[in-house]
Amino acid sequence: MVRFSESRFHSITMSSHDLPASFTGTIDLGIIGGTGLYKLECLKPIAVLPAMPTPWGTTSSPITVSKVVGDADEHFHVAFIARHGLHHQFPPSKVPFRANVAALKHLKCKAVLSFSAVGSLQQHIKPRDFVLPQQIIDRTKGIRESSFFNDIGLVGHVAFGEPFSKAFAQYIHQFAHVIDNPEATDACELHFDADTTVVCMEGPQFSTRAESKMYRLLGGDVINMSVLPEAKLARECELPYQMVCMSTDYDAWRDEAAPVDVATVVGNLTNNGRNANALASAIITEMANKMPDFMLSGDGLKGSAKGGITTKPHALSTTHLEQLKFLFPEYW
Ligand SMILES: CSC[C@H]1O[C@H](OP(=O)(O)O)[C@H](O)[C@@H]1O
Ligand SMILES: Nc1ncnc2[nH]cnc12
Repeated sequence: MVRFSESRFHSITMSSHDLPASFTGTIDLGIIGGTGLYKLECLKPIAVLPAMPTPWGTTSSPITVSKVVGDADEHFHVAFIARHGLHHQFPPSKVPFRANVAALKHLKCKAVLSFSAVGSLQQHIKPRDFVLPQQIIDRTKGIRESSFFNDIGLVGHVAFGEPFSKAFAQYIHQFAHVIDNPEATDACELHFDADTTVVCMEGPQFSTRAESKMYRLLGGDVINMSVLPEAKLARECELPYQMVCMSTDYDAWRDEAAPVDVATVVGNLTNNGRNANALASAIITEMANKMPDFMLSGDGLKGSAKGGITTKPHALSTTHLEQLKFLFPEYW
């Protein structure tokens, strides 16, 4: 049996970047970068952990551990994973979501900030605007493993009525002014309210016009292929989670315009990447200055997964106990 003990992550070898391949300090924030976002300029890498094996497979990329540029104390650390791999080799249905989230939890991140390129389902959300969704509509097709607790012998149910961290979204929203679109007269906006909804489709093909119109009728504001199961898994790990959605296109609902294609998405990635860097820099610099309450307190999620596991403790197998220990050494 493969064992996932601490020691296998702590051997001192050097990575291909001449940075240590292990890290023994504390990690505060986990970041999952999406399409077009493979690193952040405000981070100064200090270690590159090779793609991490977990009980649910291996992460989609090495995990870059960084300090924050300009943080004199150098005490705040960030772990960064590229969702689709460093070469964008994992299509949305095949991203090892469980390994990615499990690794960030195992590293003891206190929250996860995720970035995603999305289509807009609303006229007022322009390409290049950013959105902090607070709700999700699931249009994936059941082919993604979406739980850590869904085996015969390990049953768990966690609340998901409010799938994102409102406190985290509010924290991010204070930096709305840093995003910008120099090529347009209309200001770039960071949209955020309690009902803002992201639709998660399976892909990899984009939606038909009929589907796109249906998502608008359902209340969708933006659409991507990545927020699920990522958000569910973060919740199962008791990790405060917020996705920053970066609009790249108007999807397919506008009859007068051509439906979305990759060229349209790519055309907006440069500006979105610049804004993601500006926003992340503002957020992380402030976090390093003073850790926000939702990270210190756990945002009301502490104990929720433990309480949600309904299988009797004496009935848990060694394998399931090992999996639980990987995520929650404090409980099991
Ligand atoms: C290249 S457009 C479709 C692709 O972009 C988004 O990826 P990510 O969320 O990782 O930025 C979307 O979810 C799709 O996977
Ligand atoms: N229109 C769209 N549909 C799904 N995922 C997307 N990512 C970026 N644009 C998208």
